[in-house]
Amino acid sequence: MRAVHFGAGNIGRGFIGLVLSQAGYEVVFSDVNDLLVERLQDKKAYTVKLASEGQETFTVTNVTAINGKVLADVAEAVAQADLVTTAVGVNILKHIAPGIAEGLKLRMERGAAPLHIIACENAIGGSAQLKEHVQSQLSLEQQGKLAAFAAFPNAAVDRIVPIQNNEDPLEVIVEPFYEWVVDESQMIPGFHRIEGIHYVRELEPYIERKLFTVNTGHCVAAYLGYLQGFATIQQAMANADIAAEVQRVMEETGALLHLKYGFDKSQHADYIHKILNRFVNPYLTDEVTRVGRSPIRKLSSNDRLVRPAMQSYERGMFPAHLAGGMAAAFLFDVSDDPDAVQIQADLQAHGLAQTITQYTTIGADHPIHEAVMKQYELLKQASKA
Ligand SMILES: NC(=O)c1ccc[n+]([C@@H]2O[C@H](COP(=O)([O-])OP(=O)(O)OC[C@H]3O[C@@H](n4cnc5c(N)ncnc54)[C@H](O)[C@@H]3O)[C@@H](O)[C@H]2O)c1
Ligand SMILES: O=P(O)(O)OC[C@@H](O)[C@@H](O)[C@H](O)[C@H](O)CO
Repeated sequence: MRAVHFGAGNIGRGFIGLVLSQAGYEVVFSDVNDLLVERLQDKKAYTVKLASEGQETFTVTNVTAINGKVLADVAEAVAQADLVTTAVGVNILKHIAPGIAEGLKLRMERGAAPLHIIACENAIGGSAQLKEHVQSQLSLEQQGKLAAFAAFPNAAVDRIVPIQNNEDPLEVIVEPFYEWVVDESQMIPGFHRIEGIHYVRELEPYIERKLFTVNTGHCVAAYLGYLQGFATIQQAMANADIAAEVQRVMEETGALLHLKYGFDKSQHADYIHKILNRFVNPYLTDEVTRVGRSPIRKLSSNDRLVRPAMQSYERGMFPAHLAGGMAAAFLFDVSDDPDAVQIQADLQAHGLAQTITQYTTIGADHPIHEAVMKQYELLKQASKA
């Protein structure tokens, strides 16, 4: 069995590659980082170390890589794959779609078996988004055949993998916790169940619970931490005010998740408690610039701040802490983050009110917009003090 995994980065090597290799797959990474590709081709193995007292270490074997810039190689790898997974970033999915589409065309010509393609990104409907990009590369006739040749089940993945600074560039240090949930209702016959994946018939509660708790809390820790001059999430969470605000924002989304899906309150409180402990793991060093990265994506209407805020408001709750998180995101002024640079340029050019609407789609007359404006000014003053 061979899996082609797009993105040999932190989550690709530290989570998906590890699980697939342990499940008996040969893992072929496709990446555009030449050094990473050459190193994987040369070593055919790498190490994953747990960020815990025992530092348990796994050697991931039976791996190799192809260069994602060579379309013909990507297409051939997809044509020969038994499974395709991705962890490249949701905004990169459109760039890997042409190679996947070419591979699927080869499979159609060759009458190959149906292929499952699972996007493991932090996004609602990541695989569905990838499917749309792939479809746009196919003729109408090929689009008509697609359902018989490929399925794109959505997924939720959870494991904190910081940016790595190890001597061995292939080694990855990861937190012990992991969760990989896949929507089995979107699968077609021929899928081999993989140990380590939790299959569910309805993914939305899982992806929203994960994105609105882990990722909402995480980005609030990052944005508030950044404003107070902390370099890492661990340092930010050691500040009692930031830790309390992170907990409050998770409780705010928790109230929504309880109303929307009926999650048990005490079980959800345990879930939050565990996540807060994961954020303070002393064996991890996770930079606020990684966790806050791509604020345009994080401020978009379907992501971890605006989506739960609007859903809470629609259900009669006022998401004051999510509004504070959005305000802090607009103050994330990191010069090597292109999204942050763009937001700061728009704030300068168009002012706060228009920029909030531009990125969040929340109209200027909406009470949440007003709350973001107020919180922005308060946070700005406090960060100058
Ligand atoms: N790191 C985490 O804690 C974590 C946890 C859960 C989910 N995720 C999600 O996983 C995805 C990847 O995150 P990451 O932290 O591993 O990022 P990363 O930057 O470490 O890895 C992304 C990899 O994709 C590669 N890439 C970029 N363009 C490509 C292309 N066209 N073809 C093939 N490869 C390409 C990059 O070179 C890089 O190696 C994101 O969607 C992220 O939200 C991350
Ligand atoms: O990857 P992003 O940019 O969507 O979010 C940053 C972090 O919150 C994220 O990578 C978490 O570490 C991860 O989602 C934990 O499962």
